[in-house]
Amino acid sequence: MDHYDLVIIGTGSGNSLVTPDFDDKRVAVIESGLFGGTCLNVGCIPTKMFVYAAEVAATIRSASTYGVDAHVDGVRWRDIRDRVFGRIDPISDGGRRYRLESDHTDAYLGRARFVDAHTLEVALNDGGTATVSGDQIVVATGSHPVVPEQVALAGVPFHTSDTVMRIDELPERMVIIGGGYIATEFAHVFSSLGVEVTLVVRGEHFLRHLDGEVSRRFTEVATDSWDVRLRTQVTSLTTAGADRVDVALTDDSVVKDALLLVCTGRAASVDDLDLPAAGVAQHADGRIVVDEHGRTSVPGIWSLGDVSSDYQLKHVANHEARVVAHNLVHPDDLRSYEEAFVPEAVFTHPQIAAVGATQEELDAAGVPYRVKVQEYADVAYGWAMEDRTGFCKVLASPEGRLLGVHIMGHEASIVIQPAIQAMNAGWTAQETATRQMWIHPALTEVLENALLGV
Ligand SMILES: Cc1cc2nc3c(=O)[nH]c(=O)nc-3n(C[C@H](O)[C@H](O)[C@H](O)COP(=O)(O)OP(=O)(O)OC[C@H]3O[C@@H](n4cnc5c(N)ncnc54)[C@H](O)[C@@H]3O)c2cc1C
Ligand SMILES: NC(=O)c1ccc[n+]([C@@H]2O[C@H](COP(=O)([O-])OP(=O)(O)OC[C@H]3O[C@@H](n4cnc5c(N)ncnc54)[C@H](O)[C@@H]3O)[C@@H](O)[C@H]2O)c1
Repeated sequence: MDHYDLVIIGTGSGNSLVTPDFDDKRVAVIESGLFGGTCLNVGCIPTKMFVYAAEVAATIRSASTYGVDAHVDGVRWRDIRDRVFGRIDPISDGGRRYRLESDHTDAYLGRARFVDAHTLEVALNDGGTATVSGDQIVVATGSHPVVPEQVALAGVPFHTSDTVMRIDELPERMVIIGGGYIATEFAHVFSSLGVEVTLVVRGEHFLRHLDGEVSRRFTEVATDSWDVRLRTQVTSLTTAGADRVDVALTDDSVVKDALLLVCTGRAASVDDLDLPAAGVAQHADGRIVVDEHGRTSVPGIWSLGDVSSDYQLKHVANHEARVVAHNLVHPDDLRSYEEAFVPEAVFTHPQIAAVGATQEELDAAGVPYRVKVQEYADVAYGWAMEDRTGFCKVLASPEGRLLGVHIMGHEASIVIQPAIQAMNAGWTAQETATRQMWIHPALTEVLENALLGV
C-alpha cells in the first residue's frame, strides 16, 4: 500500500488542488474517466464551442433583417465536432500524462472506493487493484446524468450530454426530454445546425428554477423557435433504427425516427465510493455533507464541487477548490465557501443570466422589494439589433440594496457582470448606476437603465 500526504479523487476541479504548497509532499490523484472531468470533456467547454458554431449559423440565417443577404450553404457536422474535440482531447491527454510523469504526484487510473477513513481501494482500468492511504483525502467526484427508468429499461438507443456531442452524423430529428439547462442549450445547438428538435417538457415552463418572468418569457420564445410539448411526457419508446427511436407522447402524437437525447438532471457521483465505510455523512439525495470550509463529517476528508455542493456549476466548483486548496495547508486559518451571490448563465437562445433572488423567492419570504424591467429594445444597442424579446429585471430593497438581477437577451452572461460585482461589493442600485460611467451606446446600458429605474 502506498501512503500519501494528500489523495484526490476526481480530476475535474480536484486536479487544481495540487498547488506549489504540495511540491515537497506526496500526492495521489485517482481518476476513473476522462482526465480533466466534466467541464473540460463533456460539459461547459465543448458545449460552448458547439454553441458558438450554432450562433454563427443563426446569425447568418437572420442576416437579411439588417439588409445583408446570406445563407447557410451547409453544416459540416464532422468538421464542427472534430474541431471541438481535436482541441479538447489533447488537453485531457496532456493533463493525464503530466500527472503520470510528474515526480511528486502519482496518478491512479481507476475507480476509488473507501475501505476506511484513510484508505482507498482503486479498481484500476487495466484490471488490477491498488490500495492507497492518505493523511488527507478530497472527494471531488462530480456528478453524472440521471436517466429515468422508463428510458433506461426500454432497451432503446439514447444519448445523454456525455455522448451526443460525439455522434457521427446529425439526425434529421431529435427528441429532447427535459426543460432545464442542458435541454435548452442543446436545443439551440442542434436546431441552429438544422436538426428538427422536439422538446418534451413535463412542466408548464422551461427553466423553472429561474425568475418566473424569465421562465415564462423564455418559454414563449422557445415555443416560437422549436417544436415544444409542454405538460407532456413520454408514453412509449420503440427502436426505429441503429440510433433512432419512435417516441410516443401523452398528447397522443408519435415523433418518428428521432435521435433521443435525455437531459433530466444530474446526480452526485457517490455510488461506487462506499462512503459509509469511511463514515462520511450524506444528504438524502446522496450528496456529501460539508461545512463552509469543505470539511466532511470525518476529520481529514474534504469534499468540493458537484458531489457536495448546492450548485452544479463550474465557477462554484472552482471557488470551492480554491478554498479547500488553502484549507488543506492552513488548518489554523480556514477559509470559507462564500456563496451568497452565485451567478449563473444558460447559453441557449436567447441567452439567460441571473444572480440573487427571484421575485417569487422574495414573495415567498415576505421580503419587500422594488422591481424595474428594462427592455433591450429601449436602449440604443438593443434598438440597433431590432431585439424584440430581451429584457433586464432588477429587484432591490426599498432602500435600493440589490436583491436580484435577471437578464434574457444577447450576451446576457456578459451584461450581468457589473451587477454581480456590485452585489458582492454591497453597492446599492443607485451607487452601481452612478459611481461609474457606462459606455455609450453599449448593451450594458440595459442594466444601467434598469438600475436607475429601480
Ligand atoms: C453538458 C454540460 C454543460 C455544462 N455547462 C456549464 C457551464 O456552461 N457553466 C458552468 O458553470 N457549469 C456547466 N456545467 C456544470 C459543470 O460542468 C460542473 O458543475 C463541473 O464540471 C463540476 O466539477 P467537479 O470538479 O465537481 O466534477 P467533475 O468535473 O465531474 O469531476 C469529477 C471527476 O471524478 C471522476 N470520478 C467520479 N467517481 C470516481 C471514482 N469513484 N473514482 C475515481 N474517479 C471518479 C469522474 O470521472 C470525473 O472526471 C455543465 C455540465 C454539463 C453536463
Ligand atoms: N450553462 C450552465 O451553467 C450549465 C449548462 C448545462 C448544465 N449545467 C448544470 O448541470 C445541471 C444539470 O443540467 P440538466 O439540464 O440535466 O438539469 P436541470 O435540473 O436543469 O433540468 C432537468 C430537467 O429535466 C426534467 N426532468 C427531470 N426528471 C424528469 C423525468 N423523469 N421525466 C421528464 N422530465 C424530467 C426537469 O423537470 C427539468 O426540466 C444543471 O442543474 C446545471 O447546474 C449548467
